[in-house]
Amino acid sequence: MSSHPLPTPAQWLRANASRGGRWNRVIMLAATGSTLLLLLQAWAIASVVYRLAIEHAPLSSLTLPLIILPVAFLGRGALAWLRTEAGVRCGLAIRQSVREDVLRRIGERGPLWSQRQHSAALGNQVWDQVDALQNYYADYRPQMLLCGTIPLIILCAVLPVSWAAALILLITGPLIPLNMAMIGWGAKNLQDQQLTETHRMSRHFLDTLKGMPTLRLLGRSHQQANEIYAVSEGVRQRNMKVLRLAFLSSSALEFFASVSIALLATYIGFTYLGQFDFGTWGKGLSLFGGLFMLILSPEFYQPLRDLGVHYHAKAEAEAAAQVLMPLLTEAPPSADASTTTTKHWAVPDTLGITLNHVSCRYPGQASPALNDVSFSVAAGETIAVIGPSGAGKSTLLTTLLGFMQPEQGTITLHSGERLDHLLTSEWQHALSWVGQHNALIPGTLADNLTIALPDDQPFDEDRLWEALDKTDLRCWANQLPQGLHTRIGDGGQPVSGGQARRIGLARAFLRDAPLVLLDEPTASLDQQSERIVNRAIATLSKGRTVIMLTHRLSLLNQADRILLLEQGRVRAFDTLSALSQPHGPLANVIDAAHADLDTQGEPS
Ligand SMILES: Nc1ncnc2c1ncn2[C@@H]1O[C@H](COP(=O)(O)OP(=O)(O)OP(=O)(O)O)[C@@H](O)[C@H]1O
Repeated sequence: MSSHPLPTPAQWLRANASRGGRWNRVIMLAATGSTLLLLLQAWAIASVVYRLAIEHAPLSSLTLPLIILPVAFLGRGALAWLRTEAGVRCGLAIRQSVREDVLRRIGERGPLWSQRQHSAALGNQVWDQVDALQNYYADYRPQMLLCGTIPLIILCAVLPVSWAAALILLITGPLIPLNMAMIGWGAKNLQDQQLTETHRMSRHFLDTLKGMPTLRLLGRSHQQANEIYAVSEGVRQRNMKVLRLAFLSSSALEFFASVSIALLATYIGFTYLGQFDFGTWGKGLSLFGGLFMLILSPEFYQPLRDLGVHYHAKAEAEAAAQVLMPLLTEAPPSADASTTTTKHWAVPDTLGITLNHVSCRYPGQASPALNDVSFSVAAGETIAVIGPSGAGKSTLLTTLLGFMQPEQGTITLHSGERLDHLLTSEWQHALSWVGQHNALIPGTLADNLTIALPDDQPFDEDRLWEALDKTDLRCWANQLPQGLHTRIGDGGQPVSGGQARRIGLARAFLRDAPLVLLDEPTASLDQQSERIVNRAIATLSKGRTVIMLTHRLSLLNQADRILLLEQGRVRAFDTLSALSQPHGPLANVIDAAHADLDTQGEPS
């Protein structure tokens, strides 16, 4: 668990800029090159005008500035393109890298954690929030860096001509970022409100979409349409407020920049009129010098004005960083605390496991979710884990899956290894996991089965059919238009909840791991599907160690022993008949479980 305080969003965004790699340097080089070409361009224009107007020089003597002019013009165009392109690629590289991290962190937290998250919120983190970083890295951050370099280069070019003009630039320049910062403070609040409202709308919309059949049946779809209208109206109003402020801030920026340029022009004009006689190092101001400075002055303020244009990208990225940071910077409870003393652990054929005074705590929680839990499961034994909601059942499974490390106690295999001495990835080779919602990957039935096979095992159609036999899926698979090679799930043949559950079990057969972990494998199935799944579990448990969370009586009957958890502690660990003894300390709990199973069969 990390004890470091979370960085601020701005710090986090800065720290992640290095993910853009060489594109950051390309942006800086292109912008600096463009500024140097601008100096050349200003020099060429001022020279041409001065020599034609004052010295009446023939055109033939102006070859150099006349060549430099179009070259500088085209060069600046090319460098502007390069800068934009590098900005986009920099943003893309950073987004890709952050997105990979987000997905890795979600993976590290395990399937039980993901199931508890709101799918809209997870999707929003993976896509929308990461995408919101694009404009910050592509536009705002490069612009921020250029605000430091371009005005400085221009200032250095103006200073030898007139220190007074350089002073005007130096004093008026900071007015623009100052004004921006003042507006930015107000904008941040509005942006935060707008983002919260947008997230609320996306969650609300997804929930309504999911519940649409139920709402239609209850005749409530009309009411929901009104609610969606109200939520989107809230988003519209917030958007308009942010836009109003954005327009106001850009007008204010233009105003300050125009006033500053006018100030410089006034100084130059009065110097020409002889009213001012200072600030030119005693040399006076030539037409060349005045023109040179006037051409450069808008460019002095331009980076600061552009920064104002991109200011909303900063607010957007900081709000996104606030959502992403907890996931990316807090160590997941699953952090691999392995001391990895065992290299290339060979998965054993059978596996017994002992938990010795194990306590697990979620980050930031006062009380542990598992508290001094000790029990031992023999190789080949089937254990059912029961307990009221919040008892720690899922936490136990998450810990056994290797997605959470105990803060105290040890988990030891009967072959002698300690779990924290194994690499999590190696330990997970010894496991099969079947949850309530088995994810179907986009692809064929065969694709969906073979993902369970270890990497070194070749595709073997007979093995797939064998697994389908054991889960009573052969008939269904035979009826599919292209059999095993039929696309299933999204965009393919529909798969019922029961079939998806059996595909999960077929994967467990194919994986052939010695330890099988099941999370409510029969929850929300009809009786027929439940019978089929129970049969498959009975076959699966032969020769394997099975630990399953369940409240179904039929599955409790299949278990050798039952582990009853309460408030993170082991309350009892015995056979069903022993626990069900009348007057026994757990008789009431078991009776309640019986009633629960027989009536609704839903997990607590
Ligand atoms: N991600 C989490 N962060 C903080 N606390 C958590 C988290 N997940 C679970 N908890 C807490 O840990 C304790 C054990 O939760 P757990 O999910 O293991 O219980 P459970 O027996 O599986 O409950 P249920 O049957 O309702 O799923 C509870 O007090 C719960 O609030």
